[in-house]
Amino acid sequence: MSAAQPKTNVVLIGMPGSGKSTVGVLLAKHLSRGFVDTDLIIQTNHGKTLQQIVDGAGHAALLDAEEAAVRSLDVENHVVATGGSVVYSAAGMAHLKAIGVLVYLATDLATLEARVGDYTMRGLAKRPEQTLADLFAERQALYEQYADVTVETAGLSHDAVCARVEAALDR
Ligand SMILES: Nc1ncnc2c1ncn2[C@@H]1O[C@H](COP(=O)(O)OP(=O)(O)O)[C@@H](O)[C@H]1O
Ligand SMILES: O=C(O)C1=C[C@@H](OP(=O)(O)O)[C@@H](O)[C@H](O)C1
Ligand SMILES: [Mg+2]
Repeated sequence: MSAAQPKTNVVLIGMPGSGKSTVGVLLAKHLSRGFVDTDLIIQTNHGKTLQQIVDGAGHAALLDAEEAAVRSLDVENHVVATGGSVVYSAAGMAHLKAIGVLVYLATDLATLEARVGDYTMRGLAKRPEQTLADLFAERQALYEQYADVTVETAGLSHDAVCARVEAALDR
């Protein structure tokens, strides 16, 4: 893909539980676009769940798989749901920035914990001892750094978040 390609994609970034996958589908329908979830590309590439990749090869292997999946993205007019760990890859983020508008679904920790519940089998890219709170602290600045647009999601339904994203993109 050439670097000159227009930014026709909407790319959702944020913590696990921020709504990238579920709101992303709704947004794609509203905007008449395609939808792709990079977590599913990783699973297709490896024939494994994300948790199986972490259990078998470690969380660094999942980050490598995610970077490869993201860098191979070649879509136009899509909503792209990323995994929460995507912001650890500078190369992956550079590619996403080149092909899309980056929308950060900002969500406070208590809301994330309530939505995600048991995160231990979610295939998170984390060291075994790290909690969701640790990831939140480590990543918040990265999400903010890369975001073109930020939408707060706490207290909003899926549809309301979707509407907020659409409104923010129209500005
Ligand atoms: N705005 C929201 N209000 C209520 N629940 C939500 C909201 N956004 C996401 N969720 C819930 O949180 C969980 C994780 O959502 P998901 O879209 O998979 O997040 P992500 O892809 O960012 O990890 C799901 O159960 C989903 O229904
Ligand atoms: O935040 C993370 O470390 C991850 C979140 C997951 O996606 P969601 O953000 O969609 O839950 C998935 O990409 C991967 O297991 C790593
Ligand atoms: Mg997701």
